[in-house]
Amino acid sequence: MITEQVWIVDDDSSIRWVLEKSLANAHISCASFQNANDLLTALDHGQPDIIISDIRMPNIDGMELLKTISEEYQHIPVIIMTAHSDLDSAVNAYQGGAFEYLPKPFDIDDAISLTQRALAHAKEQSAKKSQQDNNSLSTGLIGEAPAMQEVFRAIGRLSRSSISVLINGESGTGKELVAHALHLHSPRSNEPFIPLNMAAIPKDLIESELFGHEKGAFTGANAIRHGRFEQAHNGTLFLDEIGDMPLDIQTRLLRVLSDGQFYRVGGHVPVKVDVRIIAATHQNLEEQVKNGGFRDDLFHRLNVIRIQLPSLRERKEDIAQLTHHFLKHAAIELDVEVKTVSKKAAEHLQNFSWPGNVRQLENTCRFLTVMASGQEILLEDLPNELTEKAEITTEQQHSWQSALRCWVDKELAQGKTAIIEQAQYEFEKIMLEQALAFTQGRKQEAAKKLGWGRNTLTRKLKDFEVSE
Ligand SMILES: Nc1ncnc2c1ncn2[C@@H]1O[C@H](COP(=O)(O)OP(=O)(O)OP(=O)(O)O)[C@@H](O)[C@H]1O
Repeated sequence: MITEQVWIVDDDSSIRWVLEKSLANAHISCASFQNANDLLTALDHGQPDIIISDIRMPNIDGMELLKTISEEYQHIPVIIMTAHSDLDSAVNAYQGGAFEYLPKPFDIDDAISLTQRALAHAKEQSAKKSQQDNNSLSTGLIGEAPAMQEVFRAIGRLSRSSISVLINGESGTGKELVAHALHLHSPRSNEPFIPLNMAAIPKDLIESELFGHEKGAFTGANAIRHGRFEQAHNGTLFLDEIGDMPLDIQTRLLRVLSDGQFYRVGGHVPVKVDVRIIAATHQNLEEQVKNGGFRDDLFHRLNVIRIQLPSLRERKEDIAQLTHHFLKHAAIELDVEVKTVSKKAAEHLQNFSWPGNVRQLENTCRFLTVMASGQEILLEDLPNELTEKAEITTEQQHSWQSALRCWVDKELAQGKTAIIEQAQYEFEKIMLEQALAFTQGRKQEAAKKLGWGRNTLTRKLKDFEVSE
């Protein structure tokens, strides 16, 4: 029985020799094999904490070995060694479940530190195993679509880190669910996950909500209050709708992130915290930075890793599964039998544009569980907002009015305000550009075609910065 912590497999004896020596120097016990077959046989009698494997080997190669390990010994992390020319294989290695890859030729120190990290990870994993069995994939995230698979991969890749993540996506796409999944699959999974929605709190309360307050800090502060930062200590603070955070709070947040401490409102003693920040927004933060609504330095601090969630209409292939999932949930919630969906109704759900994304589908399923009269959901059972929209799509598919309708729905679903202003700007700009193009730049003629006076046209040209 082989009891060494690290098993190395490589057909190149010099690589085995270098690794053996360096690991021994770092007081890490290891055993090496010249082919994957020998390693697999040894696995019948004992198990290492981690495996380091080459990719190109005769007979069973590294990828095949990785596949077997990830199927039968998922708990053993594998480090795959690859040459740069094999980058594709390396990317596949991640998808196949490898722990990390080590580009060849490697630096000894890098190899050792990677091995140490993998060993620490393996130890942590086994300590958490029983707890993880309960919540490992109980994140409830459904998604077969490639864009969702990408999200799951990101969650997997980030599972060892406490790095800041910025999640982008329309309202109802599952940003909070993904943030929670990131937390559950992180070294902080046993610590608190505290969500806070910036858009849902009145602006003047945000500060004390986040940082708490001392007794007597302001009228009505009758007792000391621990803010969300303190509650999230050692865990994760999920800041939803971060784009709505007032500028002065952004400044405070930035300071906590760099100092690791803050003062409660009205307090003089610093409170130390270790909090991972996951932020989310449906807005374009880069735009906000440009127009001064969001601090550039805070943006860069939060935007270390970006996860983009697809809208539901961009992952139509998931609609059927999600529908079934939500119908089942609603049935349990309401203690009734699960409804099925007729072919026509299913087609309709599939083709709908879902401006409110997964949340809207979830609500629709709840509605249908209560309102549909039969066991099977028919087209007629679907709520009006779904069918009216569909009529527009089929009847006026190519009209600009229907495109405008969709745009309005989308903006409203994303919680935007004052949208007429933006629409009007775009509308007039497009009219002007097209008229100028039609008259080959003759302004007076364009003004006439549009029904504007010459002065109006000149003013608009300036407003829109249209090149003449
Ligand atoms: N992939 C998914 N699988 C299963 N349920 C999902 C999925 N995505 C979202 N949901 C469900 O849809 C609802 C909305 O998700 P969530 O609150 O995470 O969205 P959000 O993007 O944070 O929305 P908002 O920006 O409006 O806060 C939740 O009930 C969530 O459980």
